[in-house]
Amino acid sequence: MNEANAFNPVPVTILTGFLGAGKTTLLNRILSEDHGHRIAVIENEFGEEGVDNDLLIQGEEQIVEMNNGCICCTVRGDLVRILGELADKRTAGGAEFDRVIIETTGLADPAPVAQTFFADRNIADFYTLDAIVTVVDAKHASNQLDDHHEAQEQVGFADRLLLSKTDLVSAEEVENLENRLRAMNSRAPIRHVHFGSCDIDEVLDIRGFNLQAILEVEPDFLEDVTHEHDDDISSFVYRSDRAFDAARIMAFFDVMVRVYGEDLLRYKGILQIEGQENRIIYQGVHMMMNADFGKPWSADEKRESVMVFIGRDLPKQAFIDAMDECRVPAVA
Ligand SMILES: Nc1nc2c(ncn2[C@@H]2O[C@H](COP(=O)(O)OP(=O)(O)OP(=O)(O)O)[C@@H](O)[C@H]2O)c(=O)[nH]1
Repeated sequence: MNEANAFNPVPVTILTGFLGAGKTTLLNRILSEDHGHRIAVIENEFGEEGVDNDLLIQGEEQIVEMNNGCICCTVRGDLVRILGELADKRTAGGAEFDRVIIETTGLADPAPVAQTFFADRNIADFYTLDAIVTVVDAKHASNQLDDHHEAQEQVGFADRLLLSKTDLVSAEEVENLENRLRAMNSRAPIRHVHFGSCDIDEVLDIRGFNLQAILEVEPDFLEDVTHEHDDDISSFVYRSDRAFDAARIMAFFDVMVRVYGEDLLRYKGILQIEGQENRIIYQGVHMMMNADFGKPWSADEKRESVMVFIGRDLPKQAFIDAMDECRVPAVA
């Protein structure tokens, strides 16, 4: 393995995109492909609880989770620390990776994350920012871009735009969206990705990040940016160790998306369903939801359902009470 230093730094890709755009799907695809790259992944999630680790296929890679806040504001110090620790481990021979992917939360502004690679001397010496790659959800992007400045920042800062879920919309909608994206960011080539499938060369080693170009668009880039999230968005977690009745919980989700679909930006979790030996992964964005089989529960582990909801003014207690009602009766 080459020694990383200022002349041979480790390339870093910032993978961003609004809530539910398809970042984890793409990352899973990359991690499961035989491309010869050794990748360390840093994962950040919005909300108090992370479920992405369970959604990510674990291989040989180094995967570090950051769950206690959003990477672009409260946990930037954590990012510097984690990058430093990974660098030390690699130098000491304890970690074999030749590149890093940082998956940000769907609400992250990529600018402060990118700044880390210029602001901190030790980080700047060891790593180089290869590119900001933004996944754009073809089904939901136009509303997200209208409503959320985070979605606009993610497009504006991208060195590459990957359009997901084009299977869910018409060719005309794709074309209109591409025109809008080009008007917002003419620097970034646009590619399509279908359930994370795309050429790895479109994501890694694209040497897309150009500080000069960014400074032209955003002269204050290297200043400390103050940054705020849309404050009407919040998250909460439901958890229970009692299994759900399949029919009842699915009926609840049906009603939930019909009534709250507009305000439900993202929901995802692992469910324990009675009579089911596998975890059920249930997730969605607005009204589009899907369920899938996850890993089987092992005999010695505590079975627990954990579900994260991110949305606008969601009635937390009503959701929790309704989900409680969908559980099988407690054993006396
Ligand atoms: N139809 C369709 N669905 C997709 C595609 N890519 C991803 N999805 C689905 O979109 C949902 C969200 O995908 P994720 O990869 O978890 O999205 P994410 O950006 O990691 O989500 P957060 O980290 O929660 O912001 C999942 O149900 C995926 O199966 C695609 O190309 N087409």
